[in-house]
Amino acid sequence: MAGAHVTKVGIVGIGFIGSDHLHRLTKTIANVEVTAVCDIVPNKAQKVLDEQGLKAKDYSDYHDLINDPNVEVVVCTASNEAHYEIVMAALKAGKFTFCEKPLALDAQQCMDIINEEKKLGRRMLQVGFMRHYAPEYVQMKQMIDDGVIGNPLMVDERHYNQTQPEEYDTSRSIIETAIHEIDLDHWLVNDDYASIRVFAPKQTRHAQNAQIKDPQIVMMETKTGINIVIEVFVRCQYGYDIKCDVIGEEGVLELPTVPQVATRLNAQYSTAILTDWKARFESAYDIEFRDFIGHVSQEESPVGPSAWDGYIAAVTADAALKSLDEDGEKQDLDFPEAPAFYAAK
Ligand SMILES: NC(=O)C1=CN([C@@H]2O[C@H](COP(=O)(O)OP(=O)(O)OC[C@H]3O[C@@H](n4cnc5c(N)ncnc54)[C@H](O)[C@@H]3O)[C@@H](O)[C@H]2O)C=CC1
Ligand SMILES: O=C1[C@@H](O)[C@H](O)[C@@H](O)[C@H](O)[C@H]1O
Repeated sequence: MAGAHVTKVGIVGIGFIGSDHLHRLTKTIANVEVTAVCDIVPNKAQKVLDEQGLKAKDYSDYHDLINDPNVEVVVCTASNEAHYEIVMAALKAGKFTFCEKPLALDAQQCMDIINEEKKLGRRMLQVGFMRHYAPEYVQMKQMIDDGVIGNPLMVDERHYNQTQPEEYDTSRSIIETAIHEIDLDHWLVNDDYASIRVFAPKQTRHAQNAQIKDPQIVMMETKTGINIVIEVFVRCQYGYDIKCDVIGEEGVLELPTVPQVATRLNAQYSTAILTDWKARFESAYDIEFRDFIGHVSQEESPVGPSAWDGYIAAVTADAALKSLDEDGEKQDLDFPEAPAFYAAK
């Protein structure tokens, strides 16, 4: 009997998550070979290969990686501003592509990507909105769908990072951080957004310059009137903290955190708080890649978050940034039906 097909993957952008996905794809996900890597910073990718004890072709230009016949699938984990050009090139080359969120910098770029993907006649792209795979969110959604708490009325969320560097500016809190909730919430409560407003309350002294707005409060209302509030605070200092309560007519669903051993010591009872997304969503990333590779290795279209999901999130994020610019002015939102090309199968 012939062995399972080994899928040949090339990864573009070997920074924090690129290194993490490199490790995942070579050590955790079965039947994958990472045949090539690329980072725009000289020697960065090779250093990570050496640290992880791996061998792969190390390209300095992502075009060469994409055009390598030994790369069947392109994984884009480069910085946000490079996603558009890398994804467009990968699709033009007709390769299955996984792109970390956000799909691109704005809705127009996402629409260009959609048009490029449509030329291929079927879905070839998945976006890294991994929370759809997190067992705790999947369970919450199932309970909402089953009517366990009655109709959802409000969603109360927190997205806190311990710290971010100075270049992590105001817009990144929306397009890189809040984008997770923006993408997730309409799926969770089965409703489209009708409006969004974002404002900056009292600011942290830990922001590296006065232009940075941190924290921010994002408020969304859905077509049926569900109110969603997301506190986005990317320099909270104390840890990585994700909260999601869905308040319904009959009860509340509360997102669990990753269990940590509790310590009773010196008249104190304490549990640790995680400090980054790697450990907090580790199982979600693993399940996400098993699903993505499982499909594309069979030459099937991926079924996870699509370019259309990336587009809906980008339209909402564009409006969020406009609101922030206009001191929290409400921005109305209206979305077209998903094209048949992206309809859930
Ligand atoms: N799904 C999730 O939870 C997470 C998603 N991300 C996303 O992953 C992406 C990368 O984030 P990080 O790893 O934190 O950033 P990073 O800055 O650590 O890594 C990005 C890497 O891309 C490289 N790069 C930039 N332009 C390039 C180009 N044209 N060609 C080749 N390499 C290029 C940079 O040199 C850098 O090494 C971002 O889009 C971010 O939003 C990041 C962390 C978690
Ligand atoms: O996607 C991620 C990062 O890019 C982003 O910078 C963080 O704020 C998020 O918590 C993390 O999940």
